[in-house]
Amino acid sequence: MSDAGFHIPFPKNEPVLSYAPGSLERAQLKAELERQSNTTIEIPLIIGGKEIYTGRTGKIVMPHDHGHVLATYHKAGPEETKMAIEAALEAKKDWANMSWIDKASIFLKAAELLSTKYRHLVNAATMLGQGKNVYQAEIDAACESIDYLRYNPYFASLINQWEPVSSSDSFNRMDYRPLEGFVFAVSPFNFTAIALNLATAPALMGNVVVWKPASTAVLSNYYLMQLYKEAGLPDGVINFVPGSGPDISNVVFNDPYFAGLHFTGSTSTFDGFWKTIVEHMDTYKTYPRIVGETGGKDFVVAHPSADPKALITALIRGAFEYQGQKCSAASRAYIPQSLWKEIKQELVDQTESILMGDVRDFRNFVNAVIDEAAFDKIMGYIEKAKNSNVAKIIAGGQGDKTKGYFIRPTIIETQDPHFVTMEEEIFGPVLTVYVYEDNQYEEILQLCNETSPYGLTGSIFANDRKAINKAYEVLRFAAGNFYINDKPTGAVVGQQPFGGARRSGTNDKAGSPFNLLRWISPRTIKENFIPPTSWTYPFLQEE
Ligand SMILES: NC(=O)c1ccc[n+]([C@@H]2O[C@H](COP(=O)([O-])OP(=O)(O)OC[C@H]3O[C@@H](n4cnc5c(N)ncnc54)[C@H](O)[C@@H]3O)[C@@H](O)[C@H]2O)c1
Ligand SMILES: N[C@@H](CCC=O)C(=O)O
Repeated sequence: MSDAGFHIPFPKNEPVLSYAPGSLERAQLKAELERQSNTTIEIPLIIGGKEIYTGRTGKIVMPHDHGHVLATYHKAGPEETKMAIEAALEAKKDWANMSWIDKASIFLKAAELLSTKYRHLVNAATMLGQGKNVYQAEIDAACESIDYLRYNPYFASLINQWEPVSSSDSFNRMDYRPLEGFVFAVSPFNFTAIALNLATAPALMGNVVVWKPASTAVLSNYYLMQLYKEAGLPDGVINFVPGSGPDISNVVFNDPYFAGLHFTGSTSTFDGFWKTIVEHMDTYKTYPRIVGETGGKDFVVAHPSADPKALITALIRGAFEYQGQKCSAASRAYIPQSLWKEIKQELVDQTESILMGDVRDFRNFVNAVIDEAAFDKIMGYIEKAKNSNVAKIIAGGQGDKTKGYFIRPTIIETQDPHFVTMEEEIFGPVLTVYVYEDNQYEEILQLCNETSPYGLTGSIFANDRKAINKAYEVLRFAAGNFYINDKPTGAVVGQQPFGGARRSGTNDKAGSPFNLLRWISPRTIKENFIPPTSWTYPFLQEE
């Protein structure tokens, strides 16, 4: 049922708490960090509301102290995945027919619970399990999650209000049906909020979900399941199945009721999914919706008129916040010679002064990268720069995985605009700078546009309006989120709908009505008040 006419007011973004010394929230969060650090919990699958312990387990450790186990989680296999699909389809019988206002109310309640009772629990789990500092956890696990939970019901109300034209003899209306089947949500490790949105956005639109979280994010993601339950989400609407990706996806992609994929993660994983779905197309009852937000190689282009201090700050925050593990992270910068002379030393000095360490010490701006595979991959790129004669490391470059997966924020200066670290996604604290002649600004914009296969985020720094407009024009398809005099990270729900095209995904803009539209399959209903009783046309009659 559409329940058109009911309106949800435009929400406000959740305020970001400061955690300043002496604040209540700081004391409460510190206590929660202490509590979680001194407990090891066991995390089951949650299928149809039931906790399932398979006995096949994995461990959640602290990235900054990988000997410290925070939780043991149970893994789903093919059998449990089938159970999750069955539980979802069973739950769908009621959920799909429930008024959208009731569904919205559940998620709005979840927003309030996350803003209050669950805030420190989910923030602390994100800090300890995913290696975020307090600010990075707060803007993600608390604020962005709450914003999704408040804005999506508002966007759903906009969609549900739209009705077609009716006339005096017929009544036309829309039935905003969910997809026929279930949605498979597959989430990345790096944003608790993204994991939340991938499962809840389709659910809000009446769908049921089989959700596979990333193994390294299972701790915070499990607490989200508790949040949904307390908010009143019926059992089986979202089913939580951590485990080995292929074990789960092989069952899902072979199921006739697979109706949609809501994915965020790497381009290569998404490519593999898309190909498998195409191979199984004959199996499905309906064409599945495929929504995927993937990798990036995000740029900062500076014009000679740029503000030097603002540029340095944007490079440091854009490249090194959360250890560069954001799809939006600044990872290649094009800087004019004149400006480079002015900022280079300051950029290096500020980068070297960054404190790194345990997330529980709030002075640390950077922490550890997520796991050993990430550490090795990132250090591999740093090694390539060390061994190159067209690239030089000017800051950082050191890594140590003895206790935690620590990599110093690293800046590479290269003379080759196609050096490997200018083109490939590294997903770590590594920024590569290419310095250009001041009079080559337009050529550099072209080079930037053509250098990488991705099209996610990018920034232009300039005070000259013509230079800004030129970048706006040349880089039109280079970024789905384009920033003027700002870092390329930190999109806020309701303010900068997020996503990119090219090899960065389907650009369905998380946190917007565009995304929600992918999770409905509308039915148009015409009711004729006075049906005709003769099939002839007037012109068939004789003069
Ligand atoms: N564009 C965006 O909005 C956005 C946002 C966040 C992260 N990302 C991207 O995500 C990547 C980092 O996240 P990640 O390391 O978690 O990505 P990933 O692709 O390794 O994993 C993403 C999810 O897919 C699962 N997975 C991987 N292979 C699978 C398989 N064969 N079958 C089933 N599931 C499988 C993983 O377990 C995880 O849950 C980066 O490339 C980053 O740019 C993009
Ligand atoms: N939405 C986040 C990026 C998410 C990807 O990892 C940002 O805008 O920085």
